[in-house]
Amino acid sequence: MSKLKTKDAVVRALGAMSGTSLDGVDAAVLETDGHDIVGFGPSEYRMYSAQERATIAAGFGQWAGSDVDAASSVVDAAHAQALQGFGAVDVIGFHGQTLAHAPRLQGTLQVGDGAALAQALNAPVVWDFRSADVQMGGEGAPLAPFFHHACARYIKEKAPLAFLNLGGVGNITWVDPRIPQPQTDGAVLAFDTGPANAPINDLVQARCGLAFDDGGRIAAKGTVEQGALELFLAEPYFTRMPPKSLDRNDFSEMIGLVSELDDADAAATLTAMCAAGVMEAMQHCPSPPSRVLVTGGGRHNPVLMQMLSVSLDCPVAAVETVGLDGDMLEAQAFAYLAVRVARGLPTSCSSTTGVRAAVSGGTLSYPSPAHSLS
Ligand SMILES: Nc1ncnc2c1ncn2[C@@H]1O[C@H](COP(=O)(O)OP(=O)(O)OP(=O)(O)O)[C@@H](O)[C@H]1O
Ligand SMILES: CC(=O)N[C@H]1[C@@H]2OC[C@@H](O2)[C@@H](O)[C@@H]1O[C@H](C)C(=O)O
Repeated sequence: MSKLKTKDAVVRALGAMSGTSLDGVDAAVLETDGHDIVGFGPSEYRMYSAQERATIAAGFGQWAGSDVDAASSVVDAAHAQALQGFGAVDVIGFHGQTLAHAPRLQGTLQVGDGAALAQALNAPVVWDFRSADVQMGGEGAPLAPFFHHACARYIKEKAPLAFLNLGGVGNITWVDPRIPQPQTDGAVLAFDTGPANAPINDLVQARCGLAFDDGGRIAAKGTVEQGALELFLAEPYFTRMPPKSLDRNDFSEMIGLVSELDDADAAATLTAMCAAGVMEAMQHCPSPPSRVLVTGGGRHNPVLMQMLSVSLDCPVAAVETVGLDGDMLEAQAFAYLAVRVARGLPTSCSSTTGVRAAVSGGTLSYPSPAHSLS
């Protein structure tokens, strides 16, 4: 039996994530038995070119057709390149790129062909992580929570805490590390908090030609417009009970709420909206977390971090304070989930996605003909 299929054997897994911000591909190695994190390996970031980014972005919000096919080809080629330099790995977790996400309507679409990637890299690839969850009534997102639970155990946390990912969209995982299995009642609660960096990026792109508000410098000069913030918080999404998830552009109209403001006030207000979504999320946590550990690009924005520190009732810090890598946590998560899928272990449960029963979501593709595993 291959090492991958041998229960409890520690394997070398490579995970890859292409997030909603469309900046590029994050890739990272994780050593795990599918339960515990044993060690972290090397990582790489492969940026998308402006042309690649435009091709993928043209597919946003679409479910099929030539734009989707073109986006998929770009995603495949970029991943084949990003993942080739890691040496032998036992399995690859390939998230792909989300183009559209409407779990209760059409479903969820992550482009990228895992079977082709398995062939190109001569390694087993787990992909299409979200569809099975959606088919069983779940949101299909967020999926990092089981990994967050493993992280909490890895850092030997003793009390409930929260991981907050601030990418294009924000998502939070409340974790009780004293409960050993993440699918056990009371171990984990997770959901998307609201828009995070995506509206800020869209604003500064449209107004200043910038990819993002580096260091929160534009927002730092502005004043939050309370009326716009209140209108934003009136969105029913925030009072809806979790589990719940968002598509990148679900709140895209919020830019309209700041359209009359100057650049600095508009950026400050959108940044405050991200923080306010997180504050609203706290009411849904089963108990107050002892601290909030922030991952994703938003932790690099000191204005946002300061707003969070002021509005939350517990310490807020980047995951680096506990020795984790906030730029690679999602890639590591999909390495971890790939091993769980290969071993038939669940990757989501009712308290992370609302799925009817815990599910092991993902397709495992092997290179053909016969491949050799370590
Ligand atoms: N130095 C910085 N200052 C301000 N914002 C930053 C900085 N660095 C990154 N960001 C923000 O973080 C974003 C990238 O975050 P991240 O890589 O976590 O997103 P993602 O993984 O694509 O998204 P998601 O988790 O939603 O899929 C950038 O687009 C930018 O808005
Ligand atoms: C549908 C989809 O791709 N969702 C992403 C997105 O980006 C952040 C947030 O929205 C989260 O729900 C999810 O990604 C992370 C990695 C997750 O599944 O945990």
